[in-house]
Amino acid sequence: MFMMNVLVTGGAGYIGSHVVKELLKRDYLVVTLDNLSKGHRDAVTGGVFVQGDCGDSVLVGELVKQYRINAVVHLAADSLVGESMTRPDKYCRNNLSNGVEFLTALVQAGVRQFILSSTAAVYGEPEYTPIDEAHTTRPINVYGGTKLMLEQILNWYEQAFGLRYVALRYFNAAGADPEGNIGEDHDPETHLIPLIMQAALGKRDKITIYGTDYPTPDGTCLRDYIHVSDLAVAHILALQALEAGAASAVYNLGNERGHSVREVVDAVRRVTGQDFTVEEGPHREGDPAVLVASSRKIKECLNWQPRYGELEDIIRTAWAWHSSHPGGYPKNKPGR
Ligand SMILES: NC(=O)c1ccc[n+]([C@@H]2O[C@H](COP(=O)([O-])OP(=O)(O)OC[C@H]3O[C@@H](n4cnc5c(N)ncnc54)[C@H](O)[C@@H]3O)[C@@H](O)[C@H]2O)c1
Ligand SMILES: O=c1ccn([C@@H]2O[C@H](COP(=O)(O)OP(=O)(O)O[C@H]3O[C@H](CO)[C@@H](O)[C@H](O)[C@H]3O)[C@@H](O)[C@H]2O)c(=O)[nH]1
Repeated sequence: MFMMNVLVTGGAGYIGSHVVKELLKRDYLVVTLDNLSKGHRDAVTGGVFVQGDCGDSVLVGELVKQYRINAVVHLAADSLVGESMTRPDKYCRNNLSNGVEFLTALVQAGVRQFILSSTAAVYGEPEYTPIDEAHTTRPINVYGGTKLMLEQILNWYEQAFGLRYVALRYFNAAGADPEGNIGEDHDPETHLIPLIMQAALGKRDKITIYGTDYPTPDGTCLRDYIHVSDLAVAHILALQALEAGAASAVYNLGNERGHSVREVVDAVRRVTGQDFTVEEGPHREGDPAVLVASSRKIKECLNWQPRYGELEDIIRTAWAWHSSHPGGYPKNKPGR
């Protein structure tokens, strides 16, 4: 079978490193392009690694030519909801300006197959739950706004240049590769599960719940946690669909169940057997109360089936990574 050569931006990041690993398992030729602003060289387990920016159109054009790239997975982005509300400039520049430069360089170099890491944050406050892809998109944070705009730009690029795409709207990625060699390591860490892991490891003195008066059963936000390896497999299915000539599409990716912040805290206590201090704090700006996916469309169209449907199983893999790598990856060294 003809195998695609795939350029993965952000492949040294949390989700990207899991996508790269799944691609390598299936013998794709993989070129990772990451500026290491957040990622880790040691998270890239094989293929070609290039340290650079996806907004560098000359570099992108050269890579497409040199490695005969025919498909792209674009994960490179800034992606923190809270930060996006205070630094809209940063999010517009990296997610939008760099994203458009990147797309333009790709179509000029002849690439016509594209997968975008999009997000549940494109929906805003849900009008109904679970959220399907037909739900209105009214983002309430800058981050979600930039991803939605990029989706819309893809639509225009399809009409003008014939670029076929799949936008994968992930809900909350969590967990780590079950083999235990890659996992989540952000600095600073802002995500709920790794922060609780740090508290369980005694690396932080407490965890703060952002808001306890949301209109949810226990007053804390509900999120739909999806295992990062299940997410990674969805990218393979999307690539295969594009390869087979499928039309552009948008898919949600979640486990179709909402877990409150308190439930996540309790589940980590059960899985790790560790206790830690939990305090209650104010809302974090830009946080919707509830985000729960319907993933029916991707199950039906691409035959995607999650392996890790239970929150505790997801947390178990996260704990295996964090407890075996309490300092995360080795620090990036210049010139590597
Ligand atoms: N983590 C989640 O729960 C979640 C949910 C929905 C969507 N997403 C999306 O998935 C993608 C990956 O998220 P993640 O959690 O792995 O984040 P991450 O920060 O771990 O990974 C992003 C990677 O992109 C790199 N990068 C950033 N800007 C770049 C640029 N201009 N050029 C080259 N490399 C650049 C960073 O160095 C990093 O390695 C993002 O697009 C994010 O918006 C994540
Ligand atoms: O110290 C903390 C950190 C988080 N939370 C809450 O925990 C939930 C999950 O937060 P977090 O892990 O930061 O993820 P989200 O802000 O939901 O965002 C993630 O999930 C979104 C999709 O749902 C993606 O778009 C984002 O990129 C990704 O970071 C939210 O309700 C937060 O308010 C706390 O209560 N205390």
